[in-house]
Amino acid sequence: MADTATQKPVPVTVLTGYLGAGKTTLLNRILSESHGKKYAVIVNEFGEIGIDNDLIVESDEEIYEMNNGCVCCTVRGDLIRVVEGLMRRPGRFDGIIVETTGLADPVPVAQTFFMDDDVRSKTELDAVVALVDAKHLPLRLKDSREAEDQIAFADVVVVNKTDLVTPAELATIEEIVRAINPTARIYKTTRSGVDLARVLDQGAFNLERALENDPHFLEHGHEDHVCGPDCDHHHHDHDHGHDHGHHHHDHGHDHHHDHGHDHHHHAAPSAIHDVTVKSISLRGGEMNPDRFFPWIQKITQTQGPNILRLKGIIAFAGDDERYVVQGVHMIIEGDHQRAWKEGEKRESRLVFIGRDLDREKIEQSFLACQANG
Ligand SMILES: Nc1nc2c(ncn2[C@@H]2O[C@H](COP(=O)(O)OP(=O)(O)OP(=O)(O)O)[C@@H](O)[C@H]2O)c(=O)[nH]1
Repeated sequence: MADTATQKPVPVTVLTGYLGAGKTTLLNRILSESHGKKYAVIVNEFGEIGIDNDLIVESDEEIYEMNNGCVCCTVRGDLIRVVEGLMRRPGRFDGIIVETTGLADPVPVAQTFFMDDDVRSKTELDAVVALVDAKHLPLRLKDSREAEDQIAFADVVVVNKTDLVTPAELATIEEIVRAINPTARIYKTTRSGVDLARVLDQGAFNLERALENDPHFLEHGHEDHVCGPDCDHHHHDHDHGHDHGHHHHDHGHDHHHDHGHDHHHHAAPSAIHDVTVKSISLRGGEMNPDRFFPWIQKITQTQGPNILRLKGIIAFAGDDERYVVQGVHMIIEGDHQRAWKEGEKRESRLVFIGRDLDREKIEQSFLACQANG
């Protein structure tokens, strides 16, 4: 029997990056490519109906889902429990990959691997890998501090979607990333096509740098951060003595970069906690493609700026295969994924994540695309 005390700590890779940056695309590559290693995957998603899990390729890996809530607080206990469960089976995994929601702050996720003694002794945070959407980064830096924090905290930054920008734009993006995070290794990719040897088993997480950024990094119960909008953090009775109304988000990202952006670090609290981002989860029956496609085109054209992310699995009447539709702002793509399985409910699910979205109107018009509607 394996002696757990002498087991090498299991490396943990944390995938971060804003909504739609390419995390799942990278995860799918990790799960599909033959590297002879076995990974346990932990995903945390935003939105009421679990779609992310359906977008991950089918593989032999074990996937643990943590729905509803952000890894940063309420789910942190879950994360510890899942990791502890995995650790009870030494030798089964070569590594653990945690995909965080695009709205999560990666700091508390990383902290988890230092907070709990048991987890700490058996795992080793290997690297925090941030995916960046090259096309939308400038926009993100204006409206979301999470996007910036994710880059600031990363050991490896993958600047993805280079196909959507010009070489000059890409060079600017790289400069911006460099200014936010002077030490990260940066790779430029399309379809998250980074060499996996540059992402996994890096031994890159730098505790010293984390402590430099945040002297309280290792302190238990340090939860002074901004949660994702689905997070019920505020409803909990934390006793760590700071006023949640002021989300001053002072976990130490005091990276003094001056790349000339309109930063909102310590601006008015309302600008910091992005409570304006909401998700709308829709469910319907089989859809008529002649109604659905014009509808989704129109909605992404007219509401595009407010749609941070959309993803869905659509059942088209008379179609044997599931159709996956995905979007970030006005860029939308869709493809057949796989055949519907025996006994699988042929329903259509669609999630919008964004600002100022009119749920009722969107829902009604979505349901009007149903084949029998
Ligand atoms: N044009 C282009 N699209 C890409 C690229 N990489 C990923 N995408 C597409 O961008 C969308 C989002 O990719 P995902 O990998 O699902 O992004 P994510 O970060 O996991 O998204 P969330 O889980 O919602 O935060 C999908 O439609 C991808 O097919 C790329 O390099 N270029």
